Amino acid sequence: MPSPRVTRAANTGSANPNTKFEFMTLLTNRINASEPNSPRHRASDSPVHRKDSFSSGATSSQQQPLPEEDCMKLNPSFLGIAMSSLLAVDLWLTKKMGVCAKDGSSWGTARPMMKLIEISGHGIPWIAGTLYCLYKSDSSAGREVNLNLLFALLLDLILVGIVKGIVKRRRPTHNRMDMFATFSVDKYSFPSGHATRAAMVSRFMLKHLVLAVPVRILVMLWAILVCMSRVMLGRHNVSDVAFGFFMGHMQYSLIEYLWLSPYTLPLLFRM
Ligand SMILES: CC(C)=CCC/C(C)=C/CC/C(C)=C/CC/C(C)=C/COP(=O)(O)O
Repeated sequence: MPSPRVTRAANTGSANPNTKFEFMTLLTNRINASEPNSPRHRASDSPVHRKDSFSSGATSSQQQPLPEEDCMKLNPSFLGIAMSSLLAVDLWLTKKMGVCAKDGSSWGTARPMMKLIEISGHGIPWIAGTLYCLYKSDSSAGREVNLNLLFALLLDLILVGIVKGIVKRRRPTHNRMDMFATFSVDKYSFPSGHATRAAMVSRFMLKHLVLAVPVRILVMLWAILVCMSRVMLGRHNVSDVAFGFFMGHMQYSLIEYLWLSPYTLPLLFRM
């Protein structure tokens, strides 16, 4: 490799012509000797490249572009850099926000409260509650809404389980695995099942239940709290929760699309 001083001199054109010639000779020898069949070698053989590199003599070194392959090797792709940066921010934020991850953490005293919020977004109370409401509902509209909510909750369990099983992202290292009633895939963290459920159920309730404005606000606050508690308890990375929230919204749209109507329900029960 030429020294940086020689390279700079060659680029600025301020060194004597011999120095520039030596730099180009070194570069050319290295290309020719190392990878005779490489694209770089072939590029240097092409008439266009030869014209740029050599025929214009020592003065052409100022305009000489770097071979494209060198740029590719030295600089990772823009997408690669963007993804690594996002991941770094994600991990940094996750660590910073995990203030209830342990009893001795800065907000450790709020941990029992966060665990209550965690249970409020768990699958078991939601499925049990919906089954109870379905059993108790005495109108066809009530039965329809409850049955679709049950369908949504079960679909959520299946879809989250599939994505967790595919992605297999480990939970943050500062998480204590002391969660109530988990499946085997729940050792994985992407996406957050609580976040998908909170987003989906809150949208469902806002759309299908007649609620007073303060209750609607409470429902939204609950969904946000459930999502935040996942990161604060150290259960999830920020990106797991953000994607989970998005996925929950998509799941709700899917449920709206697949909505089980009073016309399809009798068919289901007859099967
Ligand atoms: C309640 C009744 C009558 C039936 C229950 C049906 C059943 C087996 C439901 C499973 C519920 C369950 C264990 C859900 C997992 C919830 C959980 C721990 C998700 C992980 O959330 P995350 O945010 O940490 O990804």
